[in-house]
Amino acid sequence: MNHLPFLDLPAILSAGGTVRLPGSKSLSNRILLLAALAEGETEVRDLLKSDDTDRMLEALAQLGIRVTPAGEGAITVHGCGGKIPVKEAQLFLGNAGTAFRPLTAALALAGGAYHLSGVPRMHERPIGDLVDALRHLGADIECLANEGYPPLQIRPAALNATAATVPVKGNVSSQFLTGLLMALPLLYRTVTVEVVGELISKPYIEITLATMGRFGVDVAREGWQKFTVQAGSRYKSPGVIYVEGDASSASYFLGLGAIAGGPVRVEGVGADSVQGDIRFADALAAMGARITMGPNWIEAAPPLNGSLKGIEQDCLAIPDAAMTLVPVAVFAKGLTKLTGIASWRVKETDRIDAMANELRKLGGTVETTADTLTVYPPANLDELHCAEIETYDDHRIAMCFSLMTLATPLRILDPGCTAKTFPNYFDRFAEVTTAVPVIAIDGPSASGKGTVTQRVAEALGWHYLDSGALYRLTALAARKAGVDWNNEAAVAHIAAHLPVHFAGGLTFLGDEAVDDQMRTEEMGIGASTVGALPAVREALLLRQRAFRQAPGLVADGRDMGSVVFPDATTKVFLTASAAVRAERRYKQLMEKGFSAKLQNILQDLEDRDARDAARSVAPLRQEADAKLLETSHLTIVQAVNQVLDWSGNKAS
Ligand SMILES: Nc1ncnc2c1ncn2[C@@H]1O[C@H](COP(=O)(O)OP(=O)(O)OP(=O)(O)O)[C@@H](O)[C@H]1O
Ligand SMILES: Nc1ccn([C@@H]2O[C@H](COP(=O)(O)O)[C@@H](O)[C@H]2O)c(=O)n1
Repeated sequence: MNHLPFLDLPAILSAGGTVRLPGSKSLSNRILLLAALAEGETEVRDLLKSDDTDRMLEALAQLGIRVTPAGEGAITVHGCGGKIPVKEAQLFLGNAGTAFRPLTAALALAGGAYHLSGVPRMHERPIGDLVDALRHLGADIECLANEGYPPLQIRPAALNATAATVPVKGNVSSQFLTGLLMALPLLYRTVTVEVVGELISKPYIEITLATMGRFGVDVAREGWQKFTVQAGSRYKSPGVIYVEGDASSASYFLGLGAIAGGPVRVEGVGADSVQGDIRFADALAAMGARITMGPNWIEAAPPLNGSLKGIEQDCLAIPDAAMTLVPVAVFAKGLTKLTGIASWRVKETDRIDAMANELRKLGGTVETTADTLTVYPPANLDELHCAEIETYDDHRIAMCFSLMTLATPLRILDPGCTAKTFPNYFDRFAEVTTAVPVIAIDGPSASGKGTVTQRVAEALGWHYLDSGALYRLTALAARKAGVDWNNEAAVAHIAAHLPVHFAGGLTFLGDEAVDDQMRTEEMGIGASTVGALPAVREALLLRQRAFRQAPGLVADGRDMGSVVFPDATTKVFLTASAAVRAERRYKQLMEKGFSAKLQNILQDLEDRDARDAARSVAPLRQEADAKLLETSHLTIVQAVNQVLDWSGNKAS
């Protein structure tokens, strides 16, 4: 999964079931750092295994903190009692804000020389407010490229022994306050942090204070303005500590439960959670979703009557989970306006722009300002269409857009980006969703696939895909453009940009109805020539998958069951003897008023089938999981009934 360039998600019909959540990223990285700074050994259970926790673990290892396996996925962190063993290190922290900010604070007070860097996006994410606060305490920190941004060089410094208070701004990221608070016990004296101006994402500070409390440090606070760490505060191992499930990751499944039938239950977070993002469930409830909660689980289902309704939601307290309201809002009645989301602009990517751009690609209507995003749901979900979703190396964009499959199939680019917090996300997603069913009918030329496929689709009231038409259209468009059928790059470009649409039973290339032109035997040969080119097949893949719309799809071609819809619910290999097929094609051409010679048709069919079967990509063959339908002695009706029977679906 991690290295796939894309993942095509089918449209889904519904969602329901239970998901066990991975550990919380916020808790995992806080616990790892505090366990490292504590006296004694801490056994950490249910730790999140992800890119961001890997960055933290790698950094701790470089700093001389021993971490050993403790069985069943648990680890033991051998704490250093506040004395970081390694005094000089170069740390690469990827795009992990929950590692970068707290480590900056802890290392700035640790008396060593540390170089901290990340991926290019991390170097665009501000850290100036934290650096200023640490400098106020006497830390020596240099911003190596741009003032206020990573990479950073920390040098040993005589810390200001008298500063009793330290100001920090909290309106860009609450991680600055978190980092500062977690580092202050390293000073061994009383220091009060004074928050200047507004503090965003307050629930994350609750997580910080609760986690520090588990490690024996109680922070005295006056509202959200002043936080005092007393002299003598020292981190002590709690012995064993469990990481709660990730409440932000829960949002995708709860959102799914609210829009797609449900109920969907998440296990690992619930009413007893310390994570503020469980309040996402309140936003869903405000939209009309039915939410139920136990101490360690939450369940979501759509309203009993009617649909979700749009809301205006202040997202300051749930910045990460709030992103999931964007796809949910598409399925509500009335607009949804998200406010208080300025912080989205300095996250893994500019999330306001990213969410808006990608939703627009699907046909959605979105308005944005500096700190708001408004979703206008379509009057009809059919207005939404398949597209490629850019994920900007941002796990949450990838996960959010999976919910849009309730309206349309889509392609997620770089799906491995979910590894930041939820490495197996798409597997869990598939487990709780029911994809739109597909009947795949493959076979050689003139076997009757198209006829049978069309009739099965009509009988079921499902969509129909004649994939051969796309190859024929590509060959025709190349011919019209004067491009040689063997020029792979040029033909693939044509295939990727085919201006095709279907209307009134006709096929249009641009403005021209081209049914007769593309149905000639010459274009059959052209189709099989361009169809042997891997880049052309790749270019037509998503276009074919886009046909997979509710309530179902019947698709005919050569590789429907093997490549395009490998998860098809029914796979049929439909054939007939070459002589019978040539006879059928001959009659078909005669009925349309074309002239043809039976012998030539037989020869063309055999040549075409041989070429289709011999090609290296998606060759024509009966796959092991496809049922053979030999129609030489069957009527069309018999063939149709057999397919319906195999599919287990009744004609509507
Ligand atoms: N079982 C059958 N008995 C008699 N005629 C049939 C049968 N199935 C299909 N036909 C006829 O055979 C002709 C060819 O069928 P069709 O165009 O559906 O084949 P195809 O496999 O889709 O061909 P191609 O691969 O070239 O698109 C049509 O005129 C159709 O009516
Ligand atoms: N899935 C498919 C469908 C078709 N082709 C190629 O196109 C040719 C024309 O197809 P018809 O079904 O319209 O006859 C066919 O001979 C194949 O070469 C394909 O490769 N994959």
